[in-house]
Amino acid sequence: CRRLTRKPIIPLPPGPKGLPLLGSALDLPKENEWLYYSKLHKTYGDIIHFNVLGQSYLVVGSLRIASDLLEKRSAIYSGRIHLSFGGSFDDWKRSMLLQEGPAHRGYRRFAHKGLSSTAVKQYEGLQEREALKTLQKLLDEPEKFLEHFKWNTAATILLIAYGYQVQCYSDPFVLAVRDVMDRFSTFFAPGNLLMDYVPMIKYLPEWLPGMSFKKTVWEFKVQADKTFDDPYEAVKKQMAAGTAVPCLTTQLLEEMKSNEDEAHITGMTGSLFLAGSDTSASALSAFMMAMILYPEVQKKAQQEIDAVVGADRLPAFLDRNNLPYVDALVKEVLRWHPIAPIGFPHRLIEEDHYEGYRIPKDTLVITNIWHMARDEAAYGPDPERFKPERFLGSNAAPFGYKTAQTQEFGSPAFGFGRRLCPGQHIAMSTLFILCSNILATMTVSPEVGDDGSPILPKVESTGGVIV
Ligand code: HEM
Repeated sequence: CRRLTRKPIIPLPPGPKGLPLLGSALDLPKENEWLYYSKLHKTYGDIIHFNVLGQSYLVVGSLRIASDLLEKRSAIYSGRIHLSFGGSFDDWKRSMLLQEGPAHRGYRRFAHKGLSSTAVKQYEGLQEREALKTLQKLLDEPEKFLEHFKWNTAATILLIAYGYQVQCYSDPFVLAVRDVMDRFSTFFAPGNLLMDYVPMIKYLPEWLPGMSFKKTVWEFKVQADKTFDDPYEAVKKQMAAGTAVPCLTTQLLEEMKSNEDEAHITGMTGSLFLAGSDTSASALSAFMMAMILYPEVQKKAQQEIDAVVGADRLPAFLDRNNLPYVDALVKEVLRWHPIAPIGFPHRLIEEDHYEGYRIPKDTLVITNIWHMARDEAAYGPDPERFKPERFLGSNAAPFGYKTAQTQEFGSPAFGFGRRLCPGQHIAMSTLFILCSNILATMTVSPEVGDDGSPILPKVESTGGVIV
């Protein structure tokens, strides 16, 4: 009789069982996790569950499942990981990336004001001018291309958020954000989060062997606070003196209703500055790689620009709709080499059931964007090949399942649901204007060895959240 009334046990999604207590802790790689998860997808399918020291993880490897869970059920799949780093990080939640609940909604509302698809049109003139400066820098010192891209993206976001014009490479705001982002990318790799699973670590002093990371976390917080506060305080001073340049911060401060709003404004603009500086620069470096390895694609894009824009002026935003091959090329850069290959984990805030499986409350959901972007049913055969044609005419990928993201940008590179990247439109504009201007004025080619033969670069990624 008891057997008849007992609730059926709903299984967890398939996945590696790992060791007792440790779970899969020892299997997780420190770098290129997306390749490891892709291997697991081959064995277990597009939804994988495992645990690390009791923390439940779900890895999603298909657009369909990502849309079902992170878009259609976004009300419960939009939490974030609670980072503690052994207690050192508990009080630091200023970044939009880590915010949850009403504070997160406040940040997103403000971000939408400045970065929606309509709002970003006001920055097109500014982006065209910044692109010109970058072209000059590329001509002067081509080997430092990544530096020039980082300068461009940081300068653009500083102008948009704070009306601040960067003057030199050693600009204090740019140096500070560079430092924070370098630390951030290595910090948040899943392998480094293990310390949060050992509660006792919280009570150990930083001078003990093995505890030096606590000092590193503290230094990170000090630097990160500077990137949030310094440019913001500068704008406030300029407003008081009547010299402020109109920008997102001045707009939001003028509309501000309460003191709470002010914390949201600093948090949101600081988050844009942090998240907007290295990301598009990284995508631009993937563009350079693609142009070196696929000269026939480069030539085709240049022919399109020559035919549409001519040789007397540079491509501008008014040409965007008439350059479908360049548009497809930019989408292919984000598909071919997603710069955030596993996004940033979403936290499930209550238990859920999906396709006969139980997904426990507080599961961290990892989106294997890299794997989704290699789905042949969506993007056609030979996914490692750089091929803008995937996004052209009746072939416009994804052929299979469409998420809100893939309908607009072709690939899931900007993430999902309520955590979708708020900088997506500005990033697409940056990529369009820089890629089209570079293609119109120069040819990207490989280094040449002493014997005159080209030295082709290997397609490899650095580790971290943004690669
Ligand atoms: C090619 C460029 C970029 C790519 C591929 C990219 C990708 C992403 C991804 C995958 C996420 C996580 C989404 C999720 O959790 O589902 C994200 C979040 C975020 N991105 Fe971007 N991003 C780019 C550029 C930018 C820019 C230029 C900005 C700012 C102007 C920006 C601001 C942010 C912020 C603030 C978040 C956190 C959103 C939240 O948690 O609510 N990103 N981005």
